[in-house]
Amino acid sequence: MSEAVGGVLLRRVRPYGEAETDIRIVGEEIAEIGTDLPVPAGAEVIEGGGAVVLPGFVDLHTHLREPGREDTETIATGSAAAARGGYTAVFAMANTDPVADNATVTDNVYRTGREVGLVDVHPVGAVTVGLQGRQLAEMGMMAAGAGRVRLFSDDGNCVDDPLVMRRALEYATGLGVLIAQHAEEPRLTVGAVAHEGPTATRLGLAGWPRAAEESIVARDALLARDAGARIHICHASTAGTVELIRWAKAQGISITAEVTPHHLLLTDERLSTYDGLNRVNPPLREASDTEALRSALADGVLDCVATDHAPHAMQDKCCEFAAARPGMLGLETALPIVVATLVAPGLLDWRGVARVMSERPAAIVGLPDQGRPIAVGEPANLTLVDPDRTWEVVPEDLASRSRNTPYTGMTMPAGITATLLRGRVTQLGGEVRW
Ligand SMILES: NC(=O)N[C@@H](CC(=O)O)C(=O)O
Ligand SMILES: [Zn+2]
Repeated sequence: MSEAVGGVLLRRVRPYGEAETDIRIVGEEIAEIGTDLPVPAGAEVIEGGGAVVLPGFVDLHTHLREPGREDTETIATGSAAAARGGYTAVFAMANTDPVADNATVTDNVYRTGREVGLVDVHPVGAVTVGLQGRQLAEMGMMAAGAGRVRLFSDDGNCVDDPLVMRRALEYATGLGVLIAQHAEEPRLTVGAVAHEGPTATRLGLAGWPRAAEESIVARDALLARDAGARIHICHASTAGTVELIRWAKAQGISITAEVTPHHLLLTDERLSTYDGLNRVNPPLREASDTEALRSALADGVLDCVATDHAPHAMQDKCCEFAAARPGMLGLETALPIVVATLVAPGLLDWRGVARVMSERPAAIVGLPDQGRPIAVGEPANLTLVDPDRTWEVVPEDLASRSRNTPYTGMTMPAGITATLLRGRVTQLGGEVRW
């Protein structure tokens, strides 16, 4: 976990895609920014070649599967995938086995993440015991533990009982922590595997209506308003959710929302092959939804990108579509998809990418040392992006222990060339430095 003696010199990089400069890092901090800096004795020099440098990315929604399904991902392999994707902090969801509904589990996730040291792993605590939606978990104990849990979610499940959700919001407000809701009214999604629409009808797949998500988003906005609480919406997937969040924000309700790379890029038309790799919750929607999600991210109605990185064993994905487990990998392909869907069409510039990938997610959960400006004296949590490096997604090349990417064979329009966590190079050219 030690940084190179003499620090690191990033040569010819472009902060936020702007003018080329050098960045000198000493210890954990940015020590100097300027052109043609001399190479300090013993420093590692990284030739940027004009690469864009951004604050390290922060993912509010990662499934690391440890404890319980270490055959599909571990905190170590997931951290490596995160480093390769340009991330310096990830929030590890609570739907593990055992569930992270107590401080023993959340503290362990935190400690293991520290030992691995590639990315800051923040445990997410469950809102309810066993993700069952009935009894509130000991959120206070988890918040006060070594893992200092600041984000709580039953993700995978929705906290669907409105009274439980109301109590959870009140409790969270008292603790100064945030609840992230997987918005799904379960009585509208019984047996559902695909977006409810013409494609599902044609393919004979049971449909998941937009209203299953939107009704919970609307309800939770009102519950948060009445409790004076903050609420975060996981993986927003519909144009209607965008309109509800726009309305709630206009009312002064403290609501924030994330969108996944796959909901920005993919639509349910991909389901025609019945390939289980395309099954995900919430389901891939229609082009009118992806368009609304893209512009909402650009105009700030949606706050940030979160991967919902969801590793699964191939035997659980390569079966009949309806039997495939929902979820897809996301950490190593997130930035290129943001480039393809937002930067290339001119909806976001690199400052905007820094906002949705780093600054906003860090602010939402109140991380003091992430999402910071690239400036002297700031922690050196940095990501180098080569905007001209195209690469093809080959599942076997990914650092994740799982292979369930829907992007196999696709050409990605940008590459992450290096990641630094508090001055330590965690990956260079895709090579992870354990
Ligand atoms: N998104 C998914 O389809 N699956 C997630 C759970 C979740 O994020 O809802 C998983 O844990 O596999
Ligand atoms: Zn979810």
